[in-house]
Amino acid sequence: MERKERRTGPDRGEVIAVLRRVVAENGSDFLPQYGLATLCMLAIAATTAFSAWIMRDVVDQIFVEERWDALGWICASIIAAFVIRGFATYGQAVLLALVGNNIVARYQTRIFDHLMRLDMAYFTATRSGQLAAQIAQNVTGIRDLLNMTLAAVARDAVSLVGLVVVMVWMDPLLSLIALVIGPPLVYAVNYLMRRLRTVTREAVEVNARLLGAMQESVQGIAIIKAFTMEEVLAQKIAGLIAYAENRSNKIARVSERLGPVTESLAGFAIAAVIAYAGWRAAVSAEPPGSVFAFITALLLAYDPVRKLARVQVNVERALVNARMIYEILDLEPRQEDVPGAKELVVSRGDVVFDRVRFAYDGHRPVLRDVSFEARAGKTTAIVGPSGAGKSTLFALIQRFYDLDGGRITIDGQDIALVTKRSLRGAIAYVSQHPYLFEGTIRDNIRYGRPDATDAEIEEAARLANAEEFILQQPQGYETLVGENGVSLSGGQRQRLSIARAIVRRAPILLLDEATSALDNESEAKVQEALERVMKNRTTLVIAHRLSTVVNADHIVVLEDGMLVEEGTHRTLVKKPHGVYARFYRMQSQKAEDLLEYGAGQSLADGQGLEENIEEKRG
Ligand SMILES: Nc1ncnc2c1ncn2[C@@H]1O[C@H](COP(=O)(O)OP(=O)(O)OP(=O)(O)O)[C@@H](O)[C@H]1O
Repeated sequence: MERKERRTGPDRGEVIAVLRRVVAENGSDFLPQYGLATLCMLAIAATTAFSAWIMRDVVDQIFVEERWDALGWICASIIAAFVIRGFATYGQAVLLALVGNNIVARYQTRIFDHLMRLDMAYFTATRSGQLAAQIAQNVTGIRDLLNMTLAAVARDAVSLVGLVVVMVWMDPLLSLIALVIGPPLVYAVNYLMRRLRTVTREAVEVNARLLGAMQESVQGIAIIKAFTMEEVLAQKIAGLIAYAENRSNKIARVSERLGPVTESLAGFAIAAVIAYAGWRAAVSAEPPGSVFAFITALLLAYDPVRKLARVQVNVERALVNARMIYEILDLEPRQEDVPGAKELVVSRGDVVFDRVRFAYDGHRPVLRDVSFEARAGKTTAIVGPSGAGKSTLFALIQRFYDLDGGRITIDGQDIALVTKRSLRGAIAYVSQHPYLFEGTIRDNIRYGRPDATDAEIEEAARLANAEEFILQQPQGYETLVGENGVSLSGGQRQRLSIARAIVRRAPILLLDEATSALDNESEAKVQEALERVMKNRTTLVIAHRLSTVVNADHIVVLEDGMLVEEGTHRTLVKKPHGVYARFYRMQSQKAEDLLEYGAGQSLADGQGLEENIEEKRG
């Protein structure tokens, strides 16, 4: 399905559709709570209407007829009305808050689950900080939408109807005068709502960009400081801040325009009623109770009218938020399992690329008819210059993207036809930049396989040469790592990620060798750990070290998305004009030169493989 293009403002039909959807997806689960909240709101409406109604008896019976016996029941009923109103207000507020919080939690869960299902293409095209900020801003919109709509209908609209009934009952003619303000008010509200739609969306988007940019700046703080980018970034952020402030001011100015409109219209209505009632009192001898009750009802009606007008505006804003949430929830994951997909069964672990073609954008090919076999239990090294498509091969084996042509099989099973879960369960991936999640060292290793026992985790750490440094940490395996935890060195992180791969017990290993040089001792430990994990597994390694390539069982040379050579080190170096042989000669020469000048072992070991291939091409 094509992803929807962003539009600036929803039209009315769409707005109603979103509202319907929010109600359909949530309303029925909270019927008892909403029912009770509605009862509370009806009680508020009834007691409000009653307090206007009783004014006639207060004036006529107590002040005009001086019936002191009525004083008792009138006062008692006023107290009762206000006490009921107090409890009902409390009840509805608490009920709506509880339901609202639950709705927020439900949407957060839904969004997270959905994000986890979305394909890699979505995440490469989306900025993480911005996404998080947008979700945080919008998710409360859905809660507000339901609560505000309910409050508007059950409390304010019913209160208003009750008060209008009292007004008409007490004095139909005065009611007509007062209700004249209705049409201009409705017109003003509609006008403001239209203006608000676009500006609300802009405000959410700019705030998300701003928060996202701030988060990214914090994440990249080392680079910012190293390149003294502080000022440039501060200027960029200042621009966003100014725009966000401008949008918020615009929202305030537009939505607060409602205040003067409602206040002025109400002033006219009340003044007109008082003027006419005053004139009528002067020319007729009617008891004044009804007029007092009418004026009380009119004054009391002002509050629900004001709230109803405002709720329209606020609902409009909440709808924009809700719509943005649904834009995420409606994104179709592009790589669902095919219907009836089987579990991948790995018996040996042979991985075969068969005329694989792929382009990220559907046009510019990144891999062209790539065919090779990574044999079971053996190590296949993939070499090639930067941008040749090595990482893309890895992404495709894990089915992060679907192929444009050809197929990839594991033990004869097309990976496009098996479940993604079983496919990825058969693969352990050790990345060049090991990622540590917020949590303990033990948790981080356990992400390899959630049901791994503590003993298995410790065994994996030993095999990965990680145990020694883990035990030196303040809380050993329970030491917190990740953003706010203990900082680990590059080599230590790599060994933890190797332990994670060992715990996974997967028959296929994808290894993206680190390009950044570690010190010799750390390098040796990582290397030793890798050799252990590679043993008896089908290993595909994006090789950056000459020793890895030389020792590999099979070498695949990629260039510009094409497989240009393959074989073992022995066969490939024998082809005098071959790409690999030239690269190797150059690499060895370089290593010798470097040794002559006393350069470090890791460089002599073959760092800079890609650069050499690039040189060869040049
Ligand atoms: N997510 C993506 N969307 C679009 N194009 C991409 C994406 N990832 C990589 N590419 C492009 O695909 C080509 C191959 O990239 P790939 O990362 O596979 O190369 P590589 O050989 O692994 O390079 P390196 O060694 O520098 O990591 C490059 O031209 C790159 O610009």
